[in-house]
Amino acid sequence: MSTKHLNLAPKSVFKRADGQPLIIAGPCSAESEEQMLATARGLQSVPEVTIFRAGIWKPRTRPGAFEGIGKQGLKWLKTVKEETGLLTACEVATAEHVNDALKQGVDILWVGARTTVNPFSVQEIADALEGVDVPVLVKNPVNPDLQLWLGALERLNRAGITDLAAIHRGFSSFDSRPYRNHPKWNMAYEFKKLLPEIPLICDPSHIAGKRSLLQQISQEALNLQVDGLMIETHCNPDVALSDASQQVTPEGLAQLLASLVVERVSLESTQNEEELSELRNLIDYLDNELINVLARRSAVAKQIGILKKENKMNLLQTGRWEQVMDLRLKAAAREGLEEVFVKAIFQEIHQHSLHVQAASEPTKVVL
Ligand SMILES: C=C(O[C@@H]1C=C(C(=O)O)C=C[C@H]1O)C(=O)O
Repeated sequence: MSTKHLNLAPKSVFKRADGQPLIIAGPCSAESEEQMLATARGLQSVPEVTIFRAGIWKPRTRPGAFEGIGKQGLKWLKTVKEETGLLTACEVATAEHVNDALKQGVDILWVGARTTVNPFSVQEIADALEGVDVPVLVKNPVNPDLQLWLGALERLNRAGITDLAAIHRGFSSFDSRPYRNHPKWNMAYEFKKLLPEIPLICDPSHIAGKRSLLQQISQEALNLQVDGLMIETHCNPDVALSDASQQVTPEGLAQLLASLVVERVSLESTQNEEELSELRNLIDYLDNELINVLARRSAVAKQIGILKKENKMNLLQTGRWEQVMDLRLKAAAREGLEEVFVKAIFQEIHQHSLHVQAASEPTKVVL
């Protein structure tokens, strides 16, 4: 998979000429003209912000929640642009949204995560954009599927959209704690590796789901050298009609941005090259130890599987498994290791144990 077949504009609105991260900010939802203008005016004192975002139509998980102000919000976006000079952006999910947004002069459109999953919807948007010159951002699909993400970018590109970027907003999962949407940083990493020409913007607000995690997630994204951040910002977040707990004030955004470190120099070029190389040798040694231990554990699980089979026992033993997890998490806590990290690893290990045990059963039917 590569983007060589994509026809991309040589210059992108999503890549800053000075190499600094692009900052997109604005409320989760447009609620009123006052709220939009108060937020936009606040953002005028945050010079890093160049694009103002606002949701006009909101796809909500459950019915009954605020589903967006609709078309009239587009007029407010126009006023924001006239008053502040900021570029404006909103989400589109249907051909009608595209036509309405373009009619009101919205500068940038984005395709949401729930739309990216559906090729019919993406195609409808692409068809509505045929012959239009507008930059478009594509959020990752809710499920971690790079092909689906790329497919949406391809559909838009075939319709003639050449200024494209992607937004990493995390992935839905049954247990994504402490996040709202699990970042699965390896997906962002793979995206950058496979599609290096497409700017990647991180959306820490939807990954975090709460203000307290925004700084850490933004920094982790910058460490991955993303091209920008999209951060939900509201003049009065606590009374926001959607996503109240994850939005920050313009002042909060300024503080957050000031706290972030943008590193663009490769470590190899520093004076500590020798020290770095020694430490990497140590990592190589420890990783080999880990592999050895995993292989030995796997062999023991297989032996247990054979015993179970001889005794007609279930492979999954929930009592034992809960005890294993509990003991490992306690041990990890004593070592100062993060619970989410260790839990995820042991969940994988457990799945693998069950897989190895199932594979050790000689009763397989060959089809
Ligand atoms: C290895 C076993 O089988 C399964 C795998 C476990 C593990 O990998 O620790 C624990 C419980 C079982 O669900 C076992 O029963 O002990």
